[in-house]
Amino acid sequence: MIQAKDASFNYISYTKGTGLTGTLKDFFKRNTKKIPAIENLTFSINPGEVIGLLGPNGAGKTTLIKMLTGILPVSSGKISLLENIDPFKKEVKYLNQIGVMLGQKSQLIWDLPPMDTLLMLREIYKVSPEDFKNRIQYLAGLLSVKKQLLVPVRKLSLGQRTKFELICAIIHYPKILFLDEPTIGIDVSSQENIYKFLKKINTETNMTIVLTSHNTKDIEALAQRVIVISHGKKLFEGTTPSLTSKFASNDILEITTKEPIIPLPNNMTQLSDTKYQINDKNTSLIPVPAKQIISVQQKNSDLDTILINLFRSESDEI
Ligand SMILES: Nc1ncnc2c1ncn2[C@@H]1O[C@H](COP(=O)(O)OP(=O)(O)OP(=O)(O)O)[C@@H](O)[C@H]1O
Repeated sequence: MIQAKDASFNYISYTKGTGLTGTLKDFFKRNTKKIPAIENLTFSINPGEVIGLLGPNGAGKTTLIKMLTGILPVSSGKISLLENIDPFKKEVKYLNQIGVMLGQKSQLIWDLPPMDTLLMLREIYKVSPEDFKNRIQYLAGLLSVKKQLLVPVRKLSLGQRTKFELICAIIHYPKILFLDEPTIGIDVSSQENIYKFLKKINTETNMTIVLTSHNTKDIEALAQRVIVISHGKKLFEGTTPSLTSKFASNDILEITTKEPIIPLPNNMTQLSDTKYQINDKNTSLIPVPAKQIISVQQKNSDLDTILINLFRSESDEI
């Protein structure tokens, strides 16, 4: 359904000479610099899968989404989607089958209500009036934004706008939905609402979902599989539990004490009133008198800690 074979993408940037001589030289011949953003990526995604794309800032996630959606071409290698379609050809039959929500780009028109944008999308995607009506009722109902359908976008909260961006991205019920940072700036209850919504849509329509997020909660709640990239290269591909078991280390101690520890020692993090964490499995490093301790447990690192360590070791190597 989605296949990448040795796919690479290089940005070309221009370096500017200094002074008058530099400017004159640039006028005749500009110096170019190749920035490899994606390097030899190979992976495949099955129909109906929910895939999380993970990576630190600058890893190449947005570039990859842009390549998959046909905004950027491959510099080398191959990307094909659905029935072996090259997304960069931007054929209508392909564009009709994908939905895109890019975190920093809005489809909604600031001074008009979301309904106006949705009506425009109905025309673009040729959704029948009956399907359109049913979908709006259903999707806006699931996301609790029915009452805001006719309110100008500028009067909506960030969470409400994100929910309408999502509805815009799927009003034509695409086969593949690309989401770049879908919960950025969204409160916890709206996040939960969006997770439930996406799970329901994925189950009901078998829509493939490719999502990037720095919020590991998004990944844990939604992704069946993750692809981790760093510096444009693939570090890992597999299920979230397999990522955890491959990279987690039993190096966290959780300590429960009788009373709060004041002042807090440097190597301890407070989790609650009398619960603390030390990022080391060496019990001799616990800086609390034994009579104060109720229990000490060894814990697996969570996904955030695993990713921090993974990305740190990657950048150490470079
Ligand atoms: N238009 C551009 N011109 C030149 N280089 C670019 C351009 N856009 C991105 N890059 C570079 O390509 C690399 C990958 O960037 P990209 O935006 O894909 O990363 P990302 O993983 O989405 O990062 P973030 O999590 O910060 O959004 C970075 O080194 C970035 O500086």
